[in-house]
Amino acid sequence: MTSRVRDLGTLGQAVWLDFLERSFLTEGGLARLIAQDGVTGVTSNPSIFEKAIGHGDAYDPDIIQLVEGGARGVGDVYEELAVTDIRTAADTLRPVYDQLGGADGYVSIEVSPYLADSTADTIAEARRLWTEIDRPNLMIKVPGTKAGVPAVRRLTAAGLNVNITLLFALDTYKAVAEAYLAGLEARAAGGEDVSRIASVASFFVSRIDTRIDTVIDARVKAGDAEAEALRALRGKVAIANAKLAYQYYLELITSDRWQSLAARGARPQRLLWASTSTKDASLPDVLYIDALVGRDTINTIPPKTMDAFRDHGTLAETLVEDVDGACRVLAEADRLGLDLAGITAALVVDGVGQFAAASDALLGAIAEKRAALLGERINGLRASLPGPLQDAVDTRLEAARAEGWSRRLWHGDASLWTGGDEGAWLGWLQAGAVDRIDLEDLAAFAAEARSFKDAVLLGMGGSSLGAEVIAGVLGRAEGYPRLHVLDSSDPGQIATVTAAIDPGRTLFFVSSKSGSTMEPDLLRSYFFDLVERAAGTGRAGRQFVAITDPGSALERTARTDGFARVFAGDPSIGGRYSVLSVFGMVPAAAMGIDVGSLLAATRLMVQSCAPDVPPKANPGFRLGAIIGEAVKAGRNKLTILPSASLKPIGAWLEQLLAESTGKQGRGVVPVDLEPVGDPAAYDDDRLFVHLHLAGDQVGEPGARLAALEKAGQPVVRITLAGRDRIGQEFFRWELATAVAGAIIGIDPFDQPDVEAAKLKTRTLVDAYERTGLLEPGAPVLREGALSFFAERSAGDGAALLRTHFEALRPGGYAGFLAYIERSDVHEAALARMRVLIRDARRVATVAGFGPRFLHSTGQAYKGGPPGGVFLEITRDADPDLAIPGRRASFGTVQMSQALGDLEVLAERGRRWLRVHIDGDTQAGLVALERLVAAALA
Ligand SMILES: O=P(O)(O)OC[C@H]1O[C@](O)(CO)[C@@H](O)[C@@H]1O
Ligand SMILES: O=C[C@H](O)[C@H](O)COP(=O)(O)O
Repeated sequence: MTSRVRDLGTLGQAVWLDFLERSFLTEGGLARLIAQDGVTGVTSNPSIFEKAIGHGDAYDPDIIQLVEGGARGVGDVYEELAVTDIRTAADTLRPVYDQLGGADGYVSIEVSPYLADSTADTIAEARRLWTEIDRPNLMIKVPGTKAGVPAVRRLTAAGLNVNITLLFALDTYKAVAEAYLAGLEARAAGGEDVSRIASVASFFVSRIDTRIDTVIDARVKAGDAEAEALRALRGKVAIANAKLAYQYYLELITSDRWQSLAARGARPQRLLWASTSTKDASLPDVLYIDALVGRDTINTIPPKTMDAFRDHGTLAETLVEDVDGACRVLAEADRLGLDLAGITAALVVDGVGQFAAASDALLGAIAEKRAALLGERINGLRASLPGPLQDAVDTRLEAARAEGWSRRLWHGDASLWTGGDEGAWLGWLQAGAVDRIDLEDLAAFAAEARSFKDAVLLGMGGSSLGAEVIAGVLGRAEGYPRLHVLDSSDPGQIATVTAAIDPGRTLFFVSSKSGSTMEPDLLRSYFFDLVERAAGTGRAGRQFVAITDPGSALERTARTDGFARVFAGDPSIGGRYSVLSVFGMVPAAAMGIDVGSLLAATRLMVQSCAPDVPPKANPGFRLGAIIGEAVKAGRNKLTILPSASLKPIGAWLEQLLAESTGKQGRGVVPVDLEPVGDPAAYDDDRLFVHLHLAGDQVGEPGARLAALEKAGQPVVRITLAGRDRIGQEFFRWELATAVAGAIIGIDPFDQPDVEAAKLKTRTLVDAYERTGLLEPGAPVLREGALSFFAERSAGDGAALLRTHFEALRPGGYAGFLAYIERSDVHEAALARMRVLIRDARRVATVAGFGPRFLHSTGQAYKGGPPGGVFLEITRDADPDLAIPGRRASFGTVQMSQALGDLEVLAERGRRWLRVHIDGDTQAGLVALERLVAAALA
C-alpha cells in the first residue's frame, strides 16, 4: 500500500512518531504505523507522558499494583510506567533497528527537566535510564541548555545514544554538533567502537514562529510603519532558520574532521525536526512537514499532523530549495528588529519550564491517584479558608511549584530561607525517609527495658515532647515500663514523679542533644543520687540511658558514670525536629512500641511529601503554605484543637512552630489548650487546626468548627484513622514548618532568643552559687497572698491587672507564664482565666509552665510577633528540693529562670507583670482568677 508518509523515505527523510501511549502501543497502533507508513522511530517528552498518564484511567491498574506492591513514591511510579512504555516501543521498533543495522529504529526518553541546569545530574540520570531501560535502540534526550551541551559530549564518549532536545538557535546546534564530534573522538582515542552510536539534534520549529508571529501581530496591531514587511514574515522565520541549520549539517559531514570519524564507521548526528505540528490555525497544517523535507533528516510528527500529511502533504525535497531566500528572511527579520537570538534563548528556558510544568502536572496527578488508593492509610487534610487566604495559598503553591521548592527543600537549598546554614539542619527529612535507626538494636534494648516498672525521661523541649506525645497517644505495651516525662525544675513536679516511681526499678533517660542543657543535667544528678541511695553506690549507671549528640558533655558523663546505653543523635537534626530519630524512637521502644511499624506507617506520609511531589499535591507543603500565608495575612495565632486522644500533640506542635518561626518580630504564635469558644470570641488573627483521631468523640472543638467556618474563620481539619498514624503528623508538621518558615522569610532551624533567657538564668544561678543570694526585686503591691511586681504601681491588684490587660491590642495576645507545678488543676485554673480574657478582649491567649515553655514557645514570646502581654506567676517552692553538690535548690533554679525570663521579655519591650503567690498555690490561683475577672469587668 502506498503512503505519502512512507514516501518521505524515498526522499531520504525518516519519519518518527511524536507520541506515545500505553493502549496505542499494546493494541498495535505503533506496529501499524511502522508497517504502513514506514515510521522508524518514536519521540516522547514530559508533555507527551503527562497527556498519556496524567489523564484518564488507562494506567490505573499499573498504578494500583505499584502502590500496593511497595507503597512507592510518585517519582518511582511515574518512572516504572514510562520505562515500561519506552521498552515496549523500543521492542516494537527493534526489527527496524536490526534490519537497518542500527541506522534507525530508535525511541527517545527525556531526562527530567528538573536537572536541565546541572551537567552532573543530567549525566547521572541519563546513565541511570540507559541502564534501567537497557535497549540498544534507546536514545536519551538531553536538553540543549548550557549544562546540557557538555553532558552530550560525556554521554557520547560513554557510548550512549543521545537526542539533544530543545534546540532553537543555530549557534547552540553548532555547539551540540561539536560536542557529538568531540565525544566520538574521545571514544576513538580510547580505542572504543564508534560505529554503534547514534545521535540526533532535535531542532524545534513551530515554537519559533509562534513567538515571532506573536511579536509581528502585536506590532502590526500597534500600527507599525513596517506592517507590510512584518506580515510577510509570518510563518517563515522558523523554516528559514531550519534550512540554515541543515546547510551547516551538510558542510559538517564533508569536513575532514567528520570524514576521519566516518572512516571508523561513525554515524552522522542527524537533524531531527521537532515541534512540527502547526500551532497557528491560519497556517497550513502540514507546513512544517512540507517545507522541511531533506536527505538524512528526520521529522518527528504527532498523529494528527501525520494524518494530515498522509491526506494532503506535498512530496518534494524542499529543505535545499531557495536557501538564499531563507538567508533573506533572516536578514529581513534582523532589519525589522525581530530579535531571533533573544527569542530562541528565551525558548530554551521556556521549553525547560514547560516540560517541568508538564512533569509537575503528571506527578501531581499520580500523587492524587496514590492518595486516593491509600485511603485512610494516609492522614487526611481538608481546609476551609476565607477566599483571599485560599487565593494566596493557591498562588503560593503554584509559585512554589514553578520555583521547584519541593526539590530545593529536599536538596537543602538554603536560599529558600535566609541563605544561611539551613541546609545543614535537614537530617529530619532522612530520619523520616529511611531507616536511620538500628531496629534490631532497639528491639534488644526494648527487651532490656522490660525489667523496669517505670521509665523517667529527663529532657527539655524537643528532646522530650515527642516521646511525651508517643506515650500519650500510643501508650505502652503490656509488660513494658510506664513513661514519665520530666521537663521542669519545679520541685513539686519533681516530687510528684519521685513519689510515683520505685527508684530501684526505674529506667532513666537523660535526653539532650547538646548535652549541656541545665535542667536535664540537674535532674540527672538528682535522680542518679536517688538511685545510688536505693541501689547502692556505683550501681546507678545501669539504670541510666543517655540520648545525646556525639561528643557532648552528657556523653562523657554517661561513659564516666557507667550508663547502660548511650544512643547517638544526628547532629544535622535540631531538637524540635528530632522525634523520628533516636530522641523519640528510643523511649518509644522502651514502652514496647513497634518502632519499625510506626516508621513504616510514617513513611507513607514521607513519600507523599517527597521531592518529586509538587507542592499542591504535597500534604506537608499544603499545610505549610496555609500556615505561612495565614501569618502573612495577620492570622498568626495557630489555634490547636485536638480531639481527646490527641491532646498531647499540642505541646509538641507549639515547640515546633513557635521556636522555628517566632523570630525577627514574625512567625506563628501557637495557641494550645485554650477552650474553644463561640465565633464572637475571635478576631481575625486566627487559624484553627483540628486534629481528629477516628473513634474519638467529635466533642467540643469538632462541634464548634462548623460555626467558626460559617463565621469566615479559616479551619484546617486533619484526620487520623489510627493512633499509629501519629508519626505521619510529626513529619507533615515538620515539613510544613520548614515551608512556612520559607514563606515567612526566617531561618526555621535556629532559636536566637531562647539562648538569651538561658544565659540570664545561668548568670543568676551562678551568682547564687557564689553568694547564696537571689534578688527577686520589691513588689509594688501586696494583696492577701499575692505580691505584684511591675514597672509601676497602679492602685490595687485589680487595677494593676486592668492596666496590664489594657495593653492588649487587636492582634496581640495574653500570655500566662506559670512557674508552678504542671497539673490538671493548675491547667484548668489558667484555662478559666484565659477564657475570661479572650471573651472580654477578643484576643488569643497562651499559657506555659516554666521552665518547660522556655525551651519551646518562649522563643516566639520574645522574638516573635509583638503584641504579647505577659502575666508571670511565681511562688516559693515549699517544700523545696536540694540538688546534690549544689548550693542552689531546684526552687532557686526555677525562680532564677522566672526572673531571667522576665528580664529578657522586658528587654524586648514586651509588656509584663509578675504575680507571686505566697503559700498555697491553688488558693493563690483562685484569688488571682477573682482579680482577673474584676479587672476585666
Ligand atoms: O536537647 P537539648 O540540647 O537539651 O535542648 C533541649 C531544647 O532546648 C532548646 O534548645 C531550646 O532551649 C530546644 O530547641 C531544644 O529542644
Ligand atoms: O522531540 C519532540 C519534541 O519534544 C516535540 O516535537 C515538541 O513539540 P511541541 O513544540 O509541539 O510541543
